[in-house]
Amino acid sequence: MRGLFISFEGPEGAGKTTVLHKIAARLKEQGRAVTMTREPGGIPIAEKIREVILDANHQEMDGKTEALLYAAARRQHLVEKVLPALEEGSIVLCDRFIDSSLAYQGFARGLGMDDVLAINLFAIEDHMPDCTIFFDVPPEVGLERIWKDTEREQNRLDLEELEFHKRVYKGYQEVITRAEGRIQVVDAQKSELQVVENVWEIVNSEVNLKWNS
Ligand SMILES: Nc1ncnc2c1ncn2[C@@H]1O[C@H](COP(=O)(O)OP(=O)(O)OP(=O)(O)O)[C@@H](O)[C@H]1O
Ligand SMILES: Cc1cn([C@H]2C[C@H](O)[C@@H](COP(=O)(O)O)O2)c(=O)[nH]c1=O
Repeated sequence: MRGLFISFEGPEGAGKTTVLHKIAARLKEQGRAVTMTREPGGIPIAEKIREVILDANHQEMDGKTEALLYAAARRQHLVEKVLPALEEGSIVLCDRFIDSSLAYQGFARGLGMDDVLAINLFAIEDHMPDCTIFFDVPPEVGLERIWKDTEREQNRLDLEELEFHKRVYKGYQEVITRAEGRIQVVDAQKSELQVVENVWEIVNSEVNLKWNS
């Protein structure tokens, strides 16, 4: 049976990566096959594209170039990693996917959500996630968290002005409205423990729906 494709979305510092690892561990404890991955990246070609996009020295990068690079990385990652894992019946937990492009490039960069959706549908065809979890945190709170993290190297997108990050957040609200129920929202201002529990409820229910009904 085909696996389950779940994406994690939200602004910078929302806690997606932290929680994704904890959820993967719980699923593995249940004996489930799990694939953890991220965008941009997850496979060598896409990790190289990630380096180009996020290099803090590449300030001259054009917005459309940025959008196309994200879509190119997404295509390769999808065909090389996500689809084969789903074919094998794995639960794929993906740190960001198409909704990031809609919020960051489509809305915050001002390229237009419809145009960014069009290039991404060319890249992913009809392979949308089965479920998406949005980590809801105000941009100021998320940025504060990543600034406190001394081990994190600030990338080109992290270094955008606060106004950009506010537009990203607004973009996500628009994406959620358009998603017609695919995206479930979690209050990511709660403690890490509480967020893990809330995300677990969603993931567990999706897994049960798929395999136990
Ligand atoms: N619920 C929480 N409350 C407070 N701090 C948290 C919470 N969840 C994660 N953090 C901390 O916030 C920082 C960012 O977390 P994490 O890297 O998981 O976020 P992210 O959403 O993946 O960020 P980005 O997309 O910007 O890489 C880390 O230092 C992490 O320990
Ligand atoms: C997939 C995707 C990502 N982004 C942005 C969002 C973040 O600023 C970085 C990725 O870094 P993270 O630490 O892995 O979250 O890239 C984007 O603008 N558009 C996208 O499609």
